[in-house]
Amino acid sequence: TFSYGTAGFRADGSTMAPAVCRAGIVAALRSLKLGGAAVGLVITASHNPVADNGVKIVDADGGMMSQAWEPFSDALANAPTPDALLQLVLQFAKDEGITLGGGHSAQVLLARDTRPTGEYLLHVAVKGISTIVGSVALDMGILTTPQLHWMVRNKNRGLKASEADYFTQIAESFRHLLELTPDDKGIDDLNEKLIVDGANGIGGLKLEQIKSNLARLDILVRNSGKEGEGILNERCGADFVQKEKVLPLGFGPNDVGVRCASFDGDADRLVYFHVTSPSKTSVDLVDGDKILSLFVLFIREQLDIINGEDNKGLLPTRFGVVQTAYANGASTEFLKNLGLEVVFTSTGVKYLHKKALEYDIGVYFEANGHGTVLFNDEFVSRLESLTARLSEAAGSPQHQAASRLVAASQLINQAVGDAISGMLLVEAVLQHKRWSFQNWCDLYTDLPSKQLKVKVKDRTSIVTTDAERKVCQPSGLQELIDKEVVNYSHGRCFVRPSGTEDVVRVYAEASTVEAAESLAKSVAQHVERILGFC
Ligand SMILES: CC(=O)N[C@H]1[C@@H](OP(=O)(O)O)O[C@H](CO)[C@@H](O)[C@@H]1O
Ligand SMILES: [Mg+2]
Repeated sequence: TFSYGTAGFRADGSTMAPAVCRAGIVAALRSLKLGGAAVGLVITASHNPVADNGVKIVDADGGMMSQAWEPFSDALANAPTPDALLQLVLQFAKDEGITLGGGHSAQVLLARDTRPTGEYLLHVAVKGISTIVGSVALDMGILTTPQLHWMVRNKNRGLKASEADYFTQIAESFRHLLELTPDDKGIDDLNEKLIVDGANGIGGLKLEQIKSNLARLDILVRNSGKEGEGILNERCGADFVQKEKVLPLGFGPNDVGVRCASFDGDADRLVYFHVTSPSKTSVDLVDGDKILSLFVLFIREQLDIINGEDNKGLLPTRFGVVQTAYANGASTEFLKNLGLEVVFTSTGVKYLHKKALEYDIGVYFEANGHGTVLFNDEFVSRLESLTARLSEAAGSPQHQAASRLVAASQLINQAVGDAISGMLLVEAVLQHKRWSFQNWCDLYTDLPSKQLKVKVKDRTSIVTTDAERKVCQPSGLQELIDKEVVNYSHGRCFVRPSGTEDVVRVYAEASTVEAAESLAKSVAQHVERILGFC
């Protein structure tokens, strides 16, 4: 049974064809529903093993497909016979007021990552799309997932939308941000050096293509995705580094002291790390929470220059931060101490992104490194006219700060989290602040945490509330969790059913590693007992 879940349909690549074909039908219908606007379809299974594959639909605004269409997508993917499939499509088209065979023609942009089953599955998707009469499928080639999101968004806004345009935009806005670095004295060789773990996926290949156009950065790509260098996501990539907190393959003692970054297989996640000592394989990790905190400090600094600290100046701004329950408690405390509005949503980018859109500037990140900074359209218009007005005083602190925000809004992907553009914003901010990796790492100290997975008979019998931080069903479980938590200093613990695996996830935090482990274990035992271990 296929379920659209948090990240589209995913399974062993050799079993994906029916779901991919049907996702093609959904994508074409979605385009028709939106008056023929371009939508996207990407063949990827992100950080999953190389044998897996998946399919995800990109909505016309460049974001994730509307959640309202997920039940239909599930039903279609699981339709048992061709006739059942046809009936589902006809009924859905009727309910949604979609005219088949008239008016608009559907437009679907397709892309895939580097997986061996990708090419075949892309053809299957095209077949699905072409069942909807008059639809047009445009194969954009092998791309990172965020590149496709960016293209869909730009195309529907009448903006340049090719891959070359994407590269030009990020390289130019990056250069522009660097030119706006205060007292620009250049940087030393060590700080120019950056080693990127490309997870043997598409992100490394794209970075190789663009790196010579990136000013003041000396980038070395490892696990680059080139033939023979290694297997996709195997002991490398952002998911591996964040979860295991050890060096990815290809990194070692010679890298001590150098700033390193890691992408996942389709380059929509980013984490940073440092090799701590020549004799250890453990790393100092900078996860999504700390990337978010760095961006927040930078944006806040620019807003304070423009508005003064009371936010009553030239550009009053609603600035908000969105996290999930997995955000390290130390990061949330750090952000709240800055006086920021921090809100929580359920796990999954589709929830975070939607919430972040409610602000003039909304920053969201999952701890695993997926996130971005969203600048609201109306705010960007205000910002651009302010920058134009201030240009009479070009070079003034306010003009420079406004120009930095304009450049940041052009650099960081507005459609979805993007490892390449996110990494360039990190690099620009570190140079702006003249910060080393260590300065960044020292922003706050992560509370020790532990995650466990519990296999139970039916994970859906857990129902949560309060952005998944409290259990409301089965009754009594939350009380048991609360009773455990009070025994631990800085204790925090929650459980939720995973949206991508058949497990219940347990997350615990406490003031020591041992305490976090013990809290997670006790709560996992309650979950097993109440839900039935399987
Ligand atoms: C704890 C964790 O990392 N959960 C991940 C994981 O979701 P689960 O619903 O927890 O399985 O996959 C999602 C899709 O990639 C990602 O958005 C999310 O952050
Ligand atoms: Mg990914």
